[in-house]
Amino acid sequence: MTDCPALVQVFDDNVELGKRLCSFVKDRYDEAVESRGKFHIAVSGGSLPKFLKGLSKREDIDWTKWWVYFCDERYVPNDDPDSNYGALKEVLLNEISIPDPQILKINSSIPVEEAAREYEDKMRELLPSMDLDLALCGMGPDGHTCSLFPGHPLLAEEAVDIAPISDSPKPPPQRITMTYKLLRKCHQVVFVVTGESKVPMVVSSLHDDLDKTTPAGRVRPESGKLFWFLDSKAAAGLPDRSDTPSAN
Ligand SMILES: O=C1O[C@H](COP(=O)(O)O)[C@@H](O)[C@H](O)[C@H]1O
Repeated sequence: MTDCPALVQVFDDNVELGKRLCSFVKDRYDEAVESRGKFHIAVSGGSLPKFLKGLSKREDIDWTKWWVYFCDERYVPNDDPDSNYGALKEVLLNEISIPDPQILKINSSIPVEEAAREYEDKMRELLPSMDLDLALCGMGPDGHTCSLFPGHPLLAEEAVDIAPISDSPKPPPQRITMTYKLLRKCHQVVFVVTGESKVPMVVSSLHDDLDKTTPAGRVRPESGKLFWFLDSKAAAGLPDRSDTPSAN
């Protein structure tokens, strides 16, 4: 067994998954505010932002206590259709009132290497310990998470917390991404994975052996908790997990 086994939760459909994810995020926000007065969360792009829509209706959240980062970001202007920030803005940020300086966006007007360095420097100013309360990760059908792709040299990057990539196999090719160095420091990580195209990589990702798993499966918070929220389609290749502990 690993030192950080994943707690797997399977939901009948995306509506149930979204509801549970929103209340899970709210609980982590409560805990973080209780312990350090602030909530630092990182969000992925792709299919993930839409599951957070329900948060906008909550009246029990003080948005001024939120600091938002991106697990990875495409090297495009913030109003580009490919922007992960843009996707989150459309479903959530437009509806709530997080102060703009507390949402850390990429600067795509400088070279991508500098953009990654600047993102890391600014993140360190906002969160010196670089320990996110919560990272919400997705996984592509190839097993990638953030912009950490199978077989890519970035999987071994240990010098920096945020790295540039210029040859992403999934467009757009230029991006910045959190590395394992940073992901290991998270207090909690939740993978949100849905749809039948993800079945083989869900099975591989939950393999205990780090050498045999996918880029997503290699995310193991050092002293935090790891959750996988799946819909029943994505979970179709897993054995019956009715005894899995619940995500509290
Ligand atoms: O390119 C990306 O893909 C992954 C997975 O996306 P999904 O649509 O299959 O959920 C996403 O987590 C990442 O943030 C994004 O940049």
